[in-house]
Amino acid sequence: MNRPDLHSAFTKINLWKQTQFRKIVYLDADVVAYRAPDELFDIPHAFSAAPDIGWPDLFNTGVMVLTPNMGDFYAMMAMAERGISFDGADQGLLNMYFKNSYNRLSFAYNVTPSAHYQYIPAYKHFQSTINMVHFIGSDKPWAHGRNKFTGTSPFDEMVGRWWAVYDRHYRREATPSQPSQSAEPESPVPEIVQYFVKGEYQPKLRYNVPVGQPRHDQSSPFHGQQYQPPPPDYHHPVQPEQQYPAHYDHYDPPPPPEPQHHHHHQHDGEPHDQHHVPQHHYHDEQSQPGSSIQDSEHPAPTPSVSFRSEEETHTEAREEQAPEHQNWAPQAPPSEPEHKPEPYRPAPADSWDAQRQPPPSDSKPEAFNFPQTHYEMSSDLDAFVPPERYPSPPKDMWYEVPKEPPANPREKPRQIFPWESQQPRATRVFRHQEEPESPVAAPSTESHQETEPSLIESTAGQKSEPQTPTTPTLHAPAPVPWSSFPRTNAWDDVPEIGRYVDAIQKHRRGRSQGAGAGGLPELGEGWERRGSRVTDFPSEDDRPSLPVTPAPIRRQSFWGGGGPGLGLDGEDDEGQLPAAEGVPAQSDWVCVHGRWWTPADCLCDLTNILRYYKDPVAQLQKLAKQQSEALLQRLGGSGALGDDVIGTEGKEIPSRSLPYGTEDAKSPTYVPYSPPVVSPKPVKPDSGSSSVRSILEADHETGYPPANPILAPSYQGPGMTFEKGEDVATFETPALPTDEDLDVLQT
Ligand SMILES: O=c1ccn([C@@H]2O[C@H](COP(=O)(O)OP(=O)(O)O[C@H]3O[C@H](CO)[C@@H](O)[C@H](O)[C@H]3O)[C@@H](O)[C@H]2O)c(=O)[nH]1
Ligand SMILES: [Mn+2]
Repeated sequence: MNRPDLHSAFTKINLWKQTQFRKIVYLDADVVAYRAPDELFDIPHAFSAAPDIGWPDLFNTGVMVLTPNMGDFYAMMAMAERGISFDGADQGLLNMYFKNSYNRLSFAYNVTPSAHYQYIPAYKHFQSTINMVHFIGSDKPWAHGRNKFTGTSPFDEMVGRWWAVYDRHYRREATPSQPSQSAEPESPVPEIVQYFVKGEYQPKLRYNVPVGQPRHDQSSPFHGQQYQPPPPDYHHPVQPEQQYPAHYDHYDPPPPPEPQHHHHHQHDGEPHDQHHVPQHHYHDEQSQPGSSIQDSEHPAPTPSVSFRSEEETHTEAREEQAPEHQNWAPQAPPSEPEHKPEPYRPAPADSWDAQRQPPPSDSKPEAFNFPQTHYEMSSDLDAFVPPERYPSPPKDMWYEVPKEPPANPREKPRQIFPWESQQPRATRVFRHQEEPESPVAAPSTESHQETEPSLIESTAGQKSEPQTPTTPTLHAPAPVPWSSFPRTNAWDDVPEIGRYVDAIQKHRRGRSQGAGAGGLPELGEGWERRGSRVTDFPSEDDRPSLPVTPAPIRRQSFWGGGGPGLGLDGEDDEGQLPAAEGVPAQSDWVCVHGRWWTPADCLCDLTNILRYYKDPVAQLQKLAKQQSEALLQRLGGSGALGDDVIGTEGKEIPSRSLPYGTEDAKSPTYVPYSPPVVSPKPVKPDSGSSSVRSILEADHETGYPPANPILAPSYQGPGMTFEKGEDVATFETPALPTDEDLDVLQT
């Protein structure tokens, strides 16, 4: 606010420390009371104040009713030390501290003058109710003298009330008087008040005490001090370092001026301020030339106190007209006389050459506005006394959890985004969202649960001991007619494509010398290429990407039954979750090589065999044999096929070394892994292509594949991992599901 005079306003915080009082009614020093507001002491609230006229949401801190307590005191001290105040003074701080808890007093307890257009009618209407008037701002009544506001405006009237109070207590007799020798001394008037009231200070007349003599006026702040000439009127231009005459009893007079007899006789047109030495004139309207104790013609030895002649007073008065509203604010120093040697003046800021000149005098310091915090080690030897109470926390800083759940949790949330209106219907439904009329209701799983345990189910904890893996487990409970899968592509018969592919193949063959690196496989002996259908032979990249997340499998909760929302309600609540559209039913998935495959993938492999082997059946038999042998090898068998061997081992745990100490540890979600490749029954050589057909042609009644298909999803053989030139199935230890897989599976 550019009001350095408010530097001590933070001392108002000390009010809260005055706990010897039950209640304090605080008034600013610029408040004049029209009547004694005693009733304020009866306010029960801890803190009351009246609205501020500048911003009525705020309260003005010139009139406050408060209950002292150390908790508020310490809290506000902490804020003050951290510089928390939006106006840099107490009003900003107190408004932040009592923001939500102050009790509003009537404006009649803190009427602040205003020029607002509504103010005058309101003033006229309410003036009889005014309890106290507060002269906010720098226009204090005492800054202007008693003759300044003598009109009839509200402000004039209020200023008049102030002067009435002043005169009752502080007005001095107009005529100089000798110190009373009578038995009843007149009540002394503390002159310090007059000193700060413009036009009221008359030092020399009341106390006829020679300079340098001790004073004996008990009421005077100068009591017992050596009498010193008082400082100039406070409204006199002062140097910045003199602007807070806080220690007026230690006031050091300015250096004595040179004897300046010529000063009062400037009739020669000489500049007034020639040979200017700081002069301090004590303007006394009542003083009569020649009647003062120190005549200007006979200057006192030291210090010199001179009184102005009438003529000079007028001159001075003219000079003083500009600083009409001067208060204690810093003033610019008197302008330098012209003839004085020019002090060095650096270049103005805009043309400053930093390499040659010092910074311009009017430049601001760098980082001028940086906040400054000064820390000091505490030298306080007293033990810390905690405050009686700390400020209560703000009342609205937590989230109130609704006591009642929302009326209908299944209710669709309110639409927020525009596209929600055309939202496609979700096809994957979770247990507790299931709607009876859901078109994607879970297919019944009764049948295949009663038959063999599927590999998937074997991971469900309940059936963690896999049954004898005797048969290929190509469950296909979903009534998907396998024959409906297309085996050709629409573009297979487009001759242009055929020619194009041929050309590419020739080109590649020429380049890669049949290495097959990235190219299409050469069809060597034993292969019959049926046209140039590139799609007959999908490469890894060409194959449609597999859905990677099978539908969630049902598993028993680790905690024994799930809570609501988990969809794991325990044993009785059977039923599979419906799968999303386009994703095969969960029982159709098989895990091979740690990846999940669908029957369609298997079929794709099988189709390849049928297409590219001259004798697919023989090839299938060969593969089956290889796999059997591989399995037997793995089981430690001799390689002979036999039912006695099959099934002795159900668990397949990779022979990987586990970290030390974890050998026996099992995760609660651990599920023994069952190898996907189970022992296929040897295909009878004469069964021929009918066996193959039996795989491919589903039972038309049930939609299921034949109960005992020959071929497992034999991904050990040519298939998804097929590479050209590879016709021997290599056994691969299936890896345990990775953590990521488990995460997916457990969700
Ligand atoms: O050197 C000083 C200056 C101020 N005060 C006290 O502090 C009060 C506030 O100063 P004042 O000049 O009255 O301020 P206002 O012009 O009234 O300014 C407003 O802003 C101030 C700072 O926030 C608040 O203290 C006031 O209540 C509010 O009315 C004064 O009344 C005095 O009681 C001193 O004691 N010594
Ligand atoms: Mn004030």
